[in-house]
Amino acid sequence: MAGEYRLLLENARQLVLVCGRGEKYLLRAGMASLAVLQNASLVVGQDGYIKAVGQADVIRNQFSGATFERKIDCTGKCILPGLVDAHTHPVWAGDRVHEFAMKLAGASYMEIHQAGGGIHFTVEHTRKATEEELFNTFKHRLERMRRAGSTLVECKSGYGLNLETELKMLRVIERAKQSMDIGISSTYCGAHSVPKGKTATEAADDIIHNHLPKLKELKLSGEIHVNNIDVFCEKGVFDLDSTRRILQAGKDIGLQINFHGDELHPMKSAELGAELGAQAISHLEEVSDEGIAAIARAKCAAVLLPTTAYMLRLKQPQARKMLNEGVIVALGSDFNPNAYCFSMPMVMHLACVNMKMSMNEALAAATINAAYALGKSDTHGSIEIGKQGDLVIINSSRWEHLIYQFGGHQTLIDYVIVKGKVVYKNERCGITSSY
Ligand SMILES: N=CN[C@@H](CCC(=O)O)C(=O)O
Ligand SMILES: [Zn+2]
Repeated sequence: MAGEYRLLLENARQLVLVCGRGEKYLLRAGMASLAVLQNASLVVGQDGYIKAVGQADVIRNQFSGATFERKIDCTGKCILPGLVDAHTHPVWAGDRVHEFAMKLAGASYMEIHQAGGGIHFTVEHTRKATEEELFNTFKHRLERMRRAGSTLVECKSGYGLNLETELKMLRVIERAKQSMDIGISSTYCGAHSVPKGKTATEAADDIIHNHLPKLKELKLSGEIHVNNIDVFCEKGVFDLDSTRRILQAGKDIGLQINFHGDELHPMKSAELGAELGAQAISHLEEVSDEGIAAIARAKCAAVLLPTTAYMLRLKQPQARKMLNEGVIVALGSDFNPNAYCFSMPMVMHLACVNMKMSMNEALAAATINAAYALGKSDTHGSIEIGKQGDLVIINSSRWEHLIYQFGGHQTLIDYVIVKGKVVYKNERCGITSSY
């Protein structure tokens, strides 16, 4: 085949498709056995989309007359889809390392929150920060996520709470969307906490009558395009009724519902999400049996966050029960000042060890199912013709090393590719080694 293409990846030992029949998500049986090719090659077109994937000799013959902007020899290596991080809070100022010390000494998340720390501490610092400062730290964080293999990331606002700062955060996210080679799904999370001096009902009214109409206006003028709406539905934060009102109002202006629920207390958040047609609910450490059945029926993804349970020493989300009952299980890093982790390979490892998922299940949860949680599994989350050329190449002959080597991704990952463009190349790339 003649023609000009952006990228040829040749002769990988393993090429992990994850799935190959246009599946929008995988359930337990599909997650158990992923589609993997041996000795395979892949072609990405000038438009950044995958044009061919298959056996190395077949691709070689098929594209013998073609030219490529770039070729990478993947002999002895593995190619995986770019990882999808379905839950992050990456725009903020002021770290909380002092609170990490308090938690290690026995303070709980809610004790710190109720004493005015936690989210309130970050809100105070984020309100004071300039847009430029927030953009620069955000950019750096996205680069670190990309180096760990993430090519599509959900990014929340939520450390402003007032309209002015929420918009400042959303502008920062929009700027990264426009200027950086990484996929971003943006989430308005103005109901992340009840601002000081307001009740939950007053805060919900402010969001419904002031924040959401402004977001609608900015969408129409093309200034800010938000994808999802989020609420922290939790005892002492937003109750079920305020959560319902905010999420419904967000849905009415075209946002996908994707919210925090059943984290520290059982709130019937999962039942509410199923009722409202939520695309995804995160956390679910305290979900009820009825809630699990409801989200399975509603095809609402459960975004599980192993770093939260680990960091806060909470009970683990019941991943096995959810999988057995037909829930679409996805994973996210929950990167935020409380859980400072950028790495989806480490998240997958924690999901395997602490939540008893298999490595196949963890990879499906961090690719196709995480893409589904963001409403993007048509274009992301697997290696299939017609999908975006978002890829990770690791220097190992078995893909499972990406999960097995806890914290080893920095050495293992050779290349991260977004739309067929190399966005990260490991310095040690080219030096063959066996680890
Ligand atoms: N639980 C609510 N939100 C975050 C934590 C945010 C923070 O503590 O700053 C979470 O998902 O873990
Ligand atoms: Zn969160």
